[in-house]
Amino acid sequence: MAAVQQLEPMPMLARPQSMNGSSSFSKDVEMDTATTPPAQATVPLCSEPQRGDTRIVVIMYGVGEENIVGVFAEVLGKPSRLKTCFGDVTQEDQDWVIGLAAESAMSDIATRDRGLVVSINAHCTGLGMPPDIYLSAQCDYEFLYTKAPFFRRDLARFTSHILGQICHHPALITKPRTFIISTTFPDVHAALPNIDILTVGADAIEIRVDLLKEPLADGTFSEIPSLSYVGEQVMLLRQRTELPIILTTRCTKENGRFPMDNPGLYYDYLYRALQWGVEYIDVELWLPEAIRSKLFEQRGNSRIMSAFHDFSGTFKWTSERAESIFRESQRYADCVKMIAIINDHNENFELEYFRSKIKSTFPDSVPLSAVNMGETGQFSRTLNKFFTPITHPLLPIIAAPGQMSAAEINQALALLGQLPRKNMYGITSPAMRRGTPQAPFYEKCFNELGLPHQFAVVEWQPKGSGCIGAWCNQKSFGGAYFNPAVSFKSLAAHSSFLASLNNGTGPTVSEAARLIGTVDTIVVRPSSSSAPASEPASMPSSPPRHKNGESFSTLGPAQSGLPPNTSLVLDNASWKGILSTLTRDLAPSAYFGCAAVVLASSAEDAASALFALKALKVGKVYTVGFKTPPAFGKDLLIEPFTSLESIQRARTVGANGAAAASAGSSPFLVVSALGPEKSTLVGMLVRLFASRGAAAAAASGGFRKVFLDLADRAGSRKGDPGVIAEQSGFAAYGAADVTAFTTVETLRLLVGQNVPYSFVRLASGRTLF
Ligand SMILES: O=C1C[C@@](O)(C(=O)O)C[C@@H](O)[C@@H]1O
Repeated sequence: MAAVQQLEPMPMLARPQSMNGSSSFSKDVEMDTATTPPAQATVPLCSEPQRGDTRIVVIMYGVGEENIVGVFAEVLGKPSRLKTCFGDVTQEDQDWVIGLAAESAMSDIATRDRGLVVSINAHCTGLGMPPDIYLSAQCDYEFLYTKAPFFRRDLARFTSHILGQICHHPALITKPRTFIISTTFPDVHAALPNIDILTVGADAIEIRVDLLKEPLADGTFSEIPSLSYVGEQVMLLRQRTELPIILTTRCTKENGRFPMDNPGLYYDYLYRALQWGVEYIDVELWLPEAIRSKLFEQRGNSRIMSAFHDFSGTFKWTSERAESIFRESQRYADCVKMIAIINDHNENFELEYFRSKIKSTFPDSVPLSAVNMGETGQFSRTLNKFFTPITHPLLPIIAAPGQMSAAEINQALALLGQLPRKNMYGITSPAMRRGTPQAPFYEKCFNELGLPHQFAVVEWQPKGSGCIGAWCNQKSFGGAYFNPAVSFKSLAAHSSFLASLNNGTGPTVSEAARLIGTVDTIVVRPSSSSAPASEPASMPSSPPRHKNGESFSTLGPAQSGLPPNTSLVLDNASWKGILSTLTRDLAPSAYFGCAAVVLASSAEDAASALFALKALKVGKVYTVGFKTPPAFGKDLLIEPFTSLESIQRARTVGANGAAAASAGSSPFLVVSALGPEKSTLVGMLVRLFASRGAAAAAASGGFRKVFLDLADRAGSRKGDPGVIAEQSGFAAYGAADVTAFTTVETLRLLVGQNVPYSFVRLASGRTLF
């Protein structure tokens, strides 16, 4: 038994032309339907990739910077070519990324066909700041970058966002609780060394532009930071964090430093932030309607947070005015923020009444983030659920009186009985347990987040004290992950407790876990609201005692059973880990329609990767070593390699059956789930699918194909297919990347908290930066 780990007439940003939704996955899984549990689609925590804006991407580049065009093209998965001016770009360039020298693009950028092209001014800050002001004003978007180091991840994120391929907002508004870290640095450089730890628990990061201090040559600071300085600061921040950025220009009347005599100034900064691809801009309600509506119209794939602060001390949540402020705010916003100074603790309850009234009066309205300031208002900061602004001890100052950290809010919630202590488990096999000392990592996360939960690594046994029922069927069960993942059929077969759920039909299983066939996470959820609280559909009110589940876990007795108002969802987080790894340095469109090879010794080993490839709308999958479950065949074109001839054909034929688009060998992506003992075979196939020679690479626009190795190769790099892949011109990713991204997803599922990928890597002993 495992030991317990105790834890305490301005230019317009055109809207995307097409925003096609992705088709949902088939539910037709190859399994015994009699034992198929009810499927419940889980809330998407990271929205699935979309096709987004399909206009021709035109990159304007500075002197000597034409290489950036190829990098954009590679990130988007398209070839590139250079032209002279916008007038030269035609429908025939649809599948290309076009580069125009900034100098010559100026001639006709103002008269470009905005329905045909999306124009991006790519400016290397090393060439001097600001970029050409005419191009900045005229372009749709502006990408500021540094050459050394160059952050491809930043470029992938920028393009995925502006083209609408990845959008965070839908997932954020459905997450039960979200936090925004309000940074207050005069210079973002100071934040960078601690950014991983600063952002633990945050779902978005706010840059307070009015608090930035731009040094001047005479040793003083400019009254307000220039656009040029702000641009570089935003670039720096985005290079180092995956979090959506909220850009704020807080005015002097609302506890900020931006002067109020010229509202046009706010427009200039906020519009430029949209061009920089910032995910959210904070637009104060006092700004003239013309400015607010214009920004709303021009926001493209960014989102607007309307902001209202009242420091007078006379604001009343119960007043008519409060409601009319909300009504006005939501007109030009995707979310509304209302914040006031109060004098009496009871006003926190008035705010709660206001919150519920808004919900019932405007049921379809945008989400509201509303808190009170000062110590008296702190209670409201624990009750607000959407985008609660937080601070961190490592920040130089708090952004507003009474601000609390994520840890303080969680501790307060725990004290108030709103965040009860739960027992969480890492359920593992003896072999994996030795290899992955996960308990200290979870301990670190829970500590950092001020969560009261306890965590233990335990070993799964089909019967007795190590059986699933022993861990799950307890009052304070808070969820578990499995490492390695287990087949849910075998889970259900071995656990009379799981089989008894949902009135004997078995546990609820997410769509991903159902299709993939394996479970790596058990999530505890409140029962669906449709079920009466006293009579939950999923759980008998007094759980039956199971002959092999009556045991004590290492975290306490299991006798009390799951509370009646909760249900268990069996889920799979690993496919999201694969998806995040593949889209870290490339936009999703790099994979749309491409051909991939998946190597595995069983369908079970390949399934998470196949699910991720479906989400990425891959065109064709060649398989080696396993038989694909029929359900995957519905949305993916699958072809098993049966002979050398079939491999040879795949090397020369594109995903759609036409001759491969480039002289390089199709397919574009190779994913291997084969163990270290099959390294030689994997290495051989990787070589086979490498782009053939410099000429081929040049013809394919210098494309780097992608290799993902899902095998854990603990230490030994001998015969490592990842190394062979890199030598053969692939961008290679390994199990450590997938594990870290999967852990991020697991933490979101288990404790609803966002822990950055870089923190996970850091905590496991490796830094990425
Ligand atoms: O609007 C807000 C909320 C805030 O004022 C607070 O009260 O926590 C802090 C600001 O940085 C942020 O822009």
